[in-house]
Amino acid sequence: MRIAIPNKGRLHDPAVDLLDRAGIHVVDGEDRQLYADTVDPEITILFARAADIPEYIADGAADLGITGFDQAQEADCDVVKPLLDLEFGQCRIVVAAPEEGEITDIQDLNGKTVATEFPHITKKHFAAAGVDAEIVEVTGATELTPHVEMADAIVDITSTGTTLAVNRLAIIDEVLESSAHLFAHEDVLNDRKTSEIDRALESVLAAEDRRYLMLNAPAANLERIKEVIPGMGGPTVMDIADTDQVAIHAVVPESEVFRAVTRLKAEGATDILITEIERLVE
Ligand SMILES: Nc1ncnc2c1ncn2[C@@H]1O[C@H](COP(=O)(O)OP(=O)(O)OP(=O)(O)O)[C@@H](O)[C@H]1O
Ligand SMILES: O=P(O)(O)OC[C@H]1O[C@H](OP(=O)(O)OP(=O)(O)O)[C@H](O)[C@@H]1O
Ligand SMILES: [Mg+2]
Repeated sequence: MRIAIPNKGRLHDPAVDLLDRAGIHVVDGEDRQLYADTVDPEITILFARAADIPEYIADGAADLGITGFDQAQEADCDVVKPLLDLEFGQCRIVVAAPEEGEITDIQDLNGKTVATEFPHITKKHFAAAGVDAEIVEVTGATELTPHVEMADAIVDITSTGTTLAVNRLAIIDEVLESSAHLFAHEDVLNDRKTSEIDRALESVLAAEDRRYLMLNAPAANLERIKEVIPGMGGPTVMDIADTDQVAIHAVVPESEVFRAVTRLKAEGATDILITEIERLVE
């Protein structure tokens, strides 16, 4: 099975890191290579441009791929299906025009020019809004175009908003929200290997925002402690020999750890240990 991942850019490092944490380690990983084997003899990694990955999957050059949801929307290949939101590469595609200019609404762009790296998404969005604008395709530095009279507005990616602000551009409309996803060709959707990979990546994401909590506490307080840490289907409770104490283990959401520890201390808990979880297969 071949998985295409971005060869460079914003999504490269997090994609490699995610596969690694899922146990799909790349072997012989040298810079600037086009493909690599993994520790699993059934899985090969292809390195391609983020924008080309949907096409690689559609053509059958890759079975699975990791790229931005925006790239899949732009490529618009019917046979490429999103399987899993990977929770990195979060950004928005927006329409932006010069601050303090006359264009403050998408309707103002009738008969005007819009520059973008996403012509397909842009065409669709403007058609849905009933606005007839000329679309100029560029391959980068889109934010420059309104300042050199190439375009009246742009459709581009924003995340922190810094690039738009630096180029004195204001958002006038939202087009779509994106994040990196795992995609699959529809022919491999029900393959055993697709499910294995999907589950492995999902287990990393599930573990990311949970913590493993271990503690000792008076057995008499167990019921109240269970209310603090319900765990996943209840905490594991073990008697500690020759004492009135129990050892308790549970998986808790990371966001609740701080509050839980305070309440556990109040219930007489001692030796509280909090550890990260590598993977969590539910
Ligand atoms: N500022 C950002 N914040 C979050 N995600 C982003 C951002 N910019 C791009 N992305 C995501 O990463 C994908 C690839 O963009 P990126 O700029 O990394 O690659 P590229 O333009 O193909 O490569 P390069 O610019 O190196 O030629 C985008 O389609 C989008 O999903
Ligand atoms: O809202 P911000 O946090 O400023 O991010 C937005 C910028 O990030 C991306 O560019 P990137 O840095 O990937 O450079 P590129 O133009 O070379 O792709 C995108 O094309 C925007 O220009
Ligand atoms: Mg880019």
